[in-house]
Amino acid sequence: MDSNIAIEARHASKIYELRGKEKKDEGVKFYALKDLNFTVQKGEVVGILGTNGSGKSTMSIILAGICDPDEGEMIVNGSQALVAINTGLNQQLTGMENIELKGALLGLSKRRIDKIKQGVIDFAEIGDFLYQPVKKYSSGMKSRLGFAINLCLDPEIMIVDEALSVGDKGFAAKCLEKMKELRDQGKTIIFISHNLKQVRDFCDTAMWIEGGMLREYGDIDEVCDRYAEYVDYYNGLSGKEKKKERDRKFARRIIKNSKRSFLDKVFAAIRSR
Ligand SMILES: Nc1ncnc2c1ncn2[C@@H]1O[C@H](COP(=O)(O)OP(=O)(O)OP(=O)(O)O)[C@@H](O)[C@H]1O
Repeated sequence: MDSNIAIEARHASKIYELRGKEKKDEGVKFYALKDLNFTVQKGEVVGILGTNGSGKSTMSIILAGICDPDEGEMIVNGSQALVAINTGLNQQLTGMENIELKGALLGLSKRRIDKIKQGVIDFAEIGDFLYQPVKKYSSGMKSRLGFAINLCLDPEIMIVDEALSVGDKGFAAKCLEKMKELRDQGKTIIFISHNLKQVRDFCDTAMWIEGGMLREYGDIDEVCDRYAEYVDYYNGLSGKEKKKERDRKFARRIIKNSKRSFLDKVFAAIRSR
């Protein structure tokens, strides 16, 4: 792979299964992500846009190496860290123990782990809560800890999935400042957010994923404008029309299998609306 490339998706797809309504019903397999093809350059700051359920978080966990695509490839060239709400933190362990666990899993030296601990104490500003089990944290505190740990790991590729949407505005602003520093250092950043203004202000390019498929990828303002138009259009629909739009998108993701009678029922249900 070209050394200037940070991420390359080649026909990458992720398949999930939904259970039927009744236990006896067969499940439905569908594409959470379908045939993604794109290249992210090193040092690029990409905003990921898409309405609810479009596949953004699925992409973030694949990029972070938490799971693999079921079809195709997602090649990531560099160390990566994912900051997401609740992801990667063990609820039973304290904040400090979480740092030790993460460090041990990554094979870091005790010295490096101690450095990370100090960094987290300074950045997260959650005081003695670092010695409490994470299950006792508020969502904002979890976000602070998760962000601080991943930041201190100094990854080459930082993936931020809605992590700034919880907690207080002051901390979100501090994280954005820190991310700007990383951007200026030439790190690759993948920024997933429903906050279009933040994405517009912070990113160089935007990727719009809709219904599991890559709809647009390119200039930040152009993609944000078209995404905003789509969101306005969708919000202007009646409740019934919105459901029809969601069903239409979902039907395109279902993996057709003639043996699945439940699937036929799904299609019939969608057609009958
Ligand atoms: N573990 C799972 N098993 C089955 N389906 C899943 C699983 N995780 C996610 N999904 C489904 O996959 C699709 C994509 O989900 P994903 O969380 O990636 O969307 P998203 O764009 O991040 O949504 P949001 O903006 O609401 O957070 C959705 O239909 C979701 O219900």
